[in-house]
This record gives sequence, structure tokens and C-alpha cells, in this order.
Amino acid sequence: MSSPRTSSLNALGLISGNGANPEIRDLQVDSREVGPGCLFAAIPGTRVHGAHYVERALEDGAVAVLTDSEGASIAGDAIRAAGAALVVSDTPREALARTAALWFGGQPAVMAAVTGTNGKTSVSTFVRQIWIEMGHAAVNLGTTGVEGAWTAPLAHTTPEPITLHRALRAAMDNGITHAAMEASSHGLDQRRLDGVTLRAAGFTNFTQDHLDYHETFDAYFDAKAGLFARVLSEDGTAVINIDDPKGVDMAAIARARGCEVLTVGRDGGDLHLTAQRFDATGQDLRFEWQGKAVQKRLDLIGGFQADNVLLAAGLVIACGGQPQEVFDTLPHLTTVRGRMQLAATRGNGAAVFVDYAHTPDAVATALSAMRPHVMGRLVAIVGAGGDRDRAKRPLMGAAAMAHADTVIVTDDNPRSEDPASIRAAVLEGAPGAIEIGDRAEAILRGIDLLEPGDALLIAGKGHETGQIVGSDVLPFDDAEQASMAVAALDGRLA
Ligand SMILES: CC(=O)N[C@H]1[C@@H](OP(=O)(O)OP(=O)(O)OC[C@H]2O[C@@H](n3ccc(=O)[nH]c3=O)[C@H](O)[C@@H]2O)O[C@H](CO)[C@@H](O)[C@@H]1O[C@H](C)C(=O)N[C@@H](C)C(=O)N[C@H](CCC(=O)O)C(=O)O
Ligand SMILES: Nc1ncnc2c1ncn2[C@@H]1O[C@H](COP(=O)(O)OP(=O)(O)OP(=O)(O)O)[C@@H](O)[C@H]1O
Ligand SMILES: N[C@H](CCC[C@H](N)C(=O)O)C(=O)O
Ligand SMILES: [Mg+2]
Repeated sequence: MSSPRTSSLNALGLISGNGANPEIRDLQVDSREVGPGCLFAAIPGTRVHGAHYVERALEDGAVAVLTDSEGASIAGDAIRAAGAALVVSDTPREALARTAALWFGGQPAVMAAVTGTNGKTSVSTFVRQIWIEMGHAAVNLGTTGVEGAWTAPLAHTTPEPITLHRALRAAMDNGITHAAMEASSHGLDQRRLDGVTLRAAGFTNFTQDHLDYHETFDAYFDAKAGLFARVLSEDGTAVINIDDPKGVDMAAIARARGCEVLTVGRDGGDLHLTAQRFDATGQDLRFEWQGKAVQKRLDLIGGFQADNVLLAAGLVIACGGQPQEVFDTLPHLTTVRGRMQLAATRGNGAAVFVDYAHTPDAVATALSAMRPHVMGRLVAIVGAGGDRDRAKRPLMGAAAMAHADTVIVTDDNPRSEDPASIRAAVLEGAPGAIEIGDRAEAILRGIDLLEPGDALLIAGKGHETGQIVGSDVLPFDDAEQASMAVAALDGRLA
């Protein structure tokens, strides 16, 4: 991966209060990673101010520190005593994002980002699939890592700017011309993608999640709105699901800045879904593009995937794709890993799906989306993550009870919390549900319940390959467990 080996502080757009302009050899946001010639970004965190680690960074060779006024008052003396440069910014996270963009000096030429409570991974994956079908070298970047014509693992949905721009530069160096990325609310709030140049930005929907971090719905909305109010430039296009009332607000925010807006929806819009017909393997869609009817096959389970696919098509069009060519790719789209993924089928024909629903709205959406594809009973396995929004737990239980015939409550990444108390919170909203803490056993029991025509949705972990208990990550893959359970049960019955 190529990036500049050195740059001066000023060439990175940063000015030191003492006029120093040292040669910069690396950027770091964590003092533990700092080495000689490094610019250390000492930013205020949720637990501690990074400025408390400046002395350690200076000892390890930092030659410049980017921070805010609070950081300057904590560490200014040490920085001056070491003769290092001190750059003070009111918005140090944004300054870091712009510095990282300049440092790595390149990204795929055509980029789109998508935000919303649910559907970001799905939409960005469909955008990538459409681009690839159209012959472009494309990737999507987010919860499932960098996927497509070039791949790399990522630890976060929207990585912090240094990791993000390193990945974008590496993608570009590997010939990638098109990239679709997820903009998480944490990422937007922390300005992680403020250095990315976007042709288009998309909005899926807005419901409850992450209130542990944002605290109020207003703060959560404002974080997401940052994509249209700040990150998308004025010559970019906002592609908005206007069925969600918050989409109408997002469109107004984008329009007020002079951005073009392309609307998508069932109630109307430039790209307007007018009819859907479901069968066992997918659905037929009828939609209108600027008033002209189009009909296409979609080999995807779940009515909501049509909303995601049309939003993706809108983003590709907003990035310059020719609409008819874009629509012709839709029958070739394939399941997004861990999203309404058919994981196994029992000998009696009953189907087992794995899905990443981990919010109340997603649980309701995923289960109700399965109904038209299922003739018999619908069984759901749900759980909620530890160290995450506690308020969503009973609501997830209630959503499962409202939309499935049988509900099993199990564990999903308890992290540092007591798994039994997380289950108890989910069960508050799901009285009468079956409680089975061990996820493998829950899957086995769920599959054992299936009769001909029934279906099971295993919600919450999707593509994940581990169960996080304490600080350990124990190997666990819902799809693999489902296949093993089907083999064990049908083998026994045969
Ligand atoms: C809650 C949250 O988002 N935290 C992010 C935040 O860390 P923080 O504010 O808690 O950091 P802190 O511990 O207070 O430390 C403050 C600063 O001191 C620095 N430090 C700390 C210790 C040390 O020894 N030396 C040092 O320099 C830290 O690097 C940090 O810059 O800033 C850090 C640096 O940018 C991020 O790495 C970190 O993400 C953590 C790892 C995280 O897990 N975030 C999750 C919740 C997240 O972002 N998830 C979203 C959404 C997922 C979804 O949509 O479902 C995602 O985009 O992945
Ligand atoms: N348009 C949608 N409306 C409602 N629910 C959806 C929609 N798209 C996906 N979902 C549900 O949300 C789950 C997660 O989807 P996806 O991974 O695409 O969302 P995400 O926004 O990327 O999530 P994360 O915040 O974890 O990154 C899916 O498995 C499905 O259950
Ligand atoms: N990436 C999201 C979703 C995780 C889904 C679920 N498996 C959980 O652990 O809560 C998060 O970290 O909140
Ligand atoms: Mg995602």
C-alpha cells in the first residue's frame, strides 16, 4: 500500500501555534501506536481525553500534537517542553479526518455513503453488486469489512479516519474505482468520514438503536443528519427513502444546502415502488422511474429488500449510472451475507434463515417480511447484545412476539454483562417465550420444532463468526450451527 512516507505539518493543512513545521512520518490516534516522527491526534474520548497520553506519545517520538483547547491546557506545557508542534482545533476529530485524507492522498474516484438505522450494509452491498454487474471495479466498506473486487477486514462499520483512509487508498492502489460505504451514527458523530469525497449519500430509515451512546432520539437524528448537512458536498446528490418521515426531513436538509435530491419510496418518489409479488425464492417488482413503469425479478427474500435495492439503484444513478442499465442488473443481485440468508433446509422442506436484525424495527421487519414466503408457522430466535442500548431489549422481545408464532430468547454477545439479566430484559417484552441461554441449543430446539411449511428466523448475528462473552470471542456461526443442527436432526429421523 502506498502512502506518503513523509509530509510537512503545513502540507497537511495544519498550522502550529509556535510556527514549527516538522516533518511528519506517521499519524496516530492512539498513543500506544506512536513512533518517531508521528503526529499524535489527542482527541476527547467518551472515557478520557487523549491529551492525558501526550507525554507517553512524546517519549515515543511524536513531533506534533493535534488537539482541542482542553487538550492544550492539559498537555501544552509538555508539548512545548519537548519542542513539538501544537495544533489546536475547535473540531479536532474533523481536522484529523481531513488530515488523514491528505496524508493517504487518494480514494476510489466514485464514492457513495449510506446512513440509517437498518439497511446500511444491505444497500452498500447492493450498490457494489450493481457496479460490478455494470463492469466497474467496485467495493463496499462497512460492518462486513471491505468486500467486492478487493477485500480487507475491518473492525468497525465506519472505521476511524486513519484506518478508513488507509483502506480507501489501498483500494485505489488495487484498481478500485467505485466504493460504497456505511456511515454509522457513531462514525458521523465522531466525524470519521468527514475527509471522504462523496458523489452521493443515501438514507434508509430512522428507528431506535444506540441510545446508550447518543442518549436522545434528537441527538441520534442529528448525528445521522450530519451526512446531508455536512459530509455530502453541495454538488452531491442525496438519495432518500421518503416513506420514512425522517427521510422527508433529511431531504429538506440536503435541499437547503443546494444538493440535488433523488427520492425513493412506496408512497411516491422519483423511483417509486408500485407493486411486489412474492414466491418461495424471491419476488417480482414493479416500479416507476420518473413516471415510466419498469418490471424486474429479484431473487431475494423479504419485501424490505426491494426498498434497499431501489435505494441502491438510486445511489448508482446519482453517481452517473445510466438508469436502464442499472435496472437490468437487478435480477442478478444476490443475498447479502447474513441478511435473510437461507442457511439450511430440513428434509421436510422447512427453511432456516439467518438475519442480522438487532433492533426492534429490524426484528419486526424481518419477521413480517418472511410471512408471504412461508405457508406454515414462523419460529423466531432472538437475543440482545450486552454493553449496548438497554432500552431496546424488551422492545425486541415484543417485536418477536408480535410477528412470530413461537419465540425462543437466547444469548447474543453478552460481552461484560450477565447473560441471564439481558435475557430477562428481552423476556419482559416477550412473556411466554421459551428461554434457552445456550445459542447452539436454542438453534437445535428451534429447528426441531419445524414442520413442513414452517420457517425459522435466527436473528441478531447475521454474518458474525463469534459469540462475545466477557472479553473472549468464542467461535460461533449461526449458519454453520443451523446446517449442523439440520444434519443431526434429519440424520436421527432418517
Ligand atoms: C464509543 C466509541 O465510539 N468509541 C470510540 C472512541 O473511543 P473513546 O472516545 O471511547 O476513547 P477513550 O477510551 O475515551 O480514549 C480517548 C482517546 O484516547 C486515546 N488513548 C486511549 C488510551 C491510551 O492508552 N492511549 C490513547 O491514546 C484513544 O485512542 C482515544 O482517541 O474513539 C476511538 C478513536 O476514534 C474509537 O476507536 C472508539 O471506538 C470504539 C472502539 C468502538 O467500539 N466503537 C463502536 C461503539 C462503534 O463505533 N460502532 C459503530 C457503529 C456500529 C453499528 O452501527 O452498529 C461503528 O461504526 O462501528
Ligand atoms: N430497509 C430496511 N428496513 C427495516 N429493516 C431492515 C432494512 N434493511 C435491513 N433490515 C433489517 O436490519 C438488519 C440489518 O441490516 P443491515 O446489516 O443491512 O443494516 P445496518 O444498518 O448495516 O446495521 P448496522 O448498524 O449493524 O451496521 C437486517 O438483517 C434486517 O433484519
Ligand atoms: N454492530 C452492532 C450490531 C451488533 C448486533 C448484535 N449481534 C449485538 O452484538 O448486539 C453493534 O455492535 O451494536
Ligand atoms: Mg452495517
